[in-house]
Amino acid sequence: MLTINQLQVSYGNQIALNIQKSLHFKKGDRIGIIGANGAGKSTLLKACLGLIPYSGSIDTKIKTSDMAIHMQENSYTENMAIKHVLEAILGTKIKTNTKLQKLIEYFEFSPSLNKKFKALSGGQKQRLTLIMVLMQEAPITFFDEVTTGLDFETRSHLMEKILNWYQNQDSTICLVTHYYTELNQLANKILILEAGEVIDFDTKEALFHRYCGYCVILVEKTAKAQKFLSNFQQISGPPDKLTIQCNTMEEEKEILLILLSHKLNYSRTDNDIEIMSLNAIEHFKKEHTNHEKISA
Ligand SMILES: Nc1ncnc2c1ncn2[C@@H]1O[C@H](COP(=O)(O)OP(=O)(O)OP(=O)(O)O)[C@@H](O)[C@H]1O
Repeated sequence: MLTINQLQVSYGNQIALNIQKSLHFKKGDRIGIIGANGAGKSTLLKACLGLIPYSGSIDTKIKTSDMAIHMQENSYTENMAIKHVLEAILGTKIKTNTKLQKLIEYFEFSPSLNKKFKALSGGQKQRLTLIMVLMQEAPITFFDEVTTGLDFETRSHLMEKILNWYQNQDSTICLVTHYYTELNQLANKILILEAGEVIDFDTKEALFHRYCGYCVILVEKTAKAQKFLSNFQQISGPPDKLTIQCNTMEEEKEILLILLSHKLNYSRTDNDIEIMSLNAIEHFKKEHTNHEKISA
């Protein structure tokens, strides 16, 4: 439904995005877009929406005016009651629009309708924009850090609402977030960006398998653990843990036997996106350095 090729975006002399690979977003994909501050995530979204000039191509049959976006910051007129803002922007009346009524009810937004924008909490402001975004029923919707700055409970509640809303729909979603729990909840594919380049793009499972193997075991970093696990492959992970990559179930069993017999506490994961992306970026940097050495 959307294919990106050789995409480059510059701001003045700075290249903010340089995508050499071909990226294909399919109908129904739930794509999590991750990367450090300044990696180019918002720039990619803006290019897809035709909001900034770029070179290369973004091929899609969807008109940019039919795409939906929910940005982190959205400002509306401060002095009108929210119900009038909603009606004016959507060009409809709440009283007569059952779809809008359903969304207001779904997001428990009725108590906010008579308030002015400046009187809304962060979570209420995001729900207001969500209602308008979901009214669009767009074939592709971009969410750009919509939960940043909200407390944990509000964030989880909002994500759960988004997740449930889209559960039986085949529209495509691109979610930019710094919260790994949200990616676990919503994304089936992950696009990792770093300094404007694509580190990788694939399903969560394929990426984990590529950079972390069959599973990962995390053990408290003690001299005892280091001694017994020194023969196994260590990868990047939390600074206070030994992060061991198991490449097969047999290897996992072997490690578990050691951990159990020496009473070492551990946890196991086969889907941790943070550990996966950390190792994906390291792998990419190593390949780059090797490539530069060979070319020199
Ligand atoms: N309008 C602009 N003018 C000049 N430089 C810009 C502009 N917008 C973004 N940049 C630069 O382009 C790079 C990518 O920015 P972008 O906002 O896409 O990153 P991001 O991954 O979304 O970051 P964050 O997680 O902080 O939101 C950054 O170095 C940023 O400073």
